[in-house]
Amino acid sequence: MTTATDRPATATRMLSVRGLHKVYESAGRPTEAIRDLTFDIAAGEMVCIVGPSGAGKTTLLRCIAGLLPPTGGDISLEGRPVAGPPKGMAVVFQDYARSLFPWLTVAQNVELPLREKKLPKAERRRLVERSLEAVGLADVPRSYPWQLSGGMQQRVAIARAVAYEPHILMMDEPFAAVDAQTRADLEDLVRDLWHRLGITLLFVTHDIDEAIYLGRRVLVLSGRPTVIMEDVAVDLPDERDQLGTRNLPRFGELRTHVYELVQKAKRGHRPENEPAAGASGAVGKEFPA
Ligand SMILES: Nc1ncnc2c1ncn2[C@@H]1O[C@H](COP(=O)(O)OP(=O)(O)OP(=O)(O)O)[C@@H](O)[C@H]1O
Repeated sequence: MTTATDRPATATRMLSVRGLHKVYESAGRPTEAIRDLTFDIAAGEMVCIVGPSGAGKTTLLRCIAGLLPPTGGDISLEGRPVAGPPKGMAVVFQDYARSLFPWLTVAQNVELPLREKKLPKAERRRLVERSLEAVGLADVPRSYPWQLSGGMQQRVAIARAVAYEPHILMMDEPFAAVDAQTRADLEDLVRDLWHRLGITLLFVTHDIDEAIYLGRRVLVLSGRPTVIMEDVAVDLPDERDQLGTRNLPRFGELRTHVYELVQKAKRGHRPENEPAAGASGAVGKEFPA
């Protein structure tokens, strides 16, 4: 039986989250957003996170990105504790319109973090050209973001993250604001980049189908205060395509399983209150090799 916790012993650990706890204090009232999250992500993995609204997905990403101090627990990236924005990380947010600078061209937007990295001009130009090429925007470097469609703007944001050559790329509901067809194209773009660049990817989404289509694992979160409901192994073939993969019987089984977990989470079920259910990720039968 394939389970999400069956990691190859040799896999290098990229991200380690141990006992993460986060309580917000606002107007003297504490809000316990995250109770206890513990998981690892190996180098080169693609992991998706789903959970009910308000489960603390953005809070988790912000803690990992060093933008928010945890109340308790430890986060380390490539073996080093995260105490501020780590160097080898890039983040793509949902709101591309606010993450791009409207007064800068596409190429200048992509180049900006490379300037902050203090890379020489020739190297910056090479990385900008290569990443725009990779996202299919090689022909619009001198356009301004507001001259592009929403999907194209999100491609610029992805190109900017990729040009930075991160070891880990985190995406927080990056396709929530684009139409369904563009979304499918961007999903395939992300999988293609992940394959070609060998980066580690952590992807937050509300869309269960998207999580299964993209991920090798899906971490399903409980409602607040958050713990992990289940770490689901996506034992689908690595070659994926929008029609074939989504029509596989195994895709349907995984979708049903994750959907039921999220529904249970919404109804307030928590793993600590459930009878022991066997190994995490033990979803139906194993996919035939
Ligand atoms: N700055 C803050 N101050 C107080 N409470 C906060 C703050 N930010 C988030 N919260 C609370 O923490 C909980 C988790 O919020 P978070 O935005 O991380 O959830 P989410 O899973 O990303 O939500 P969604 O799926 O709706 O985007 C929510 O109850 C939210 O109201």
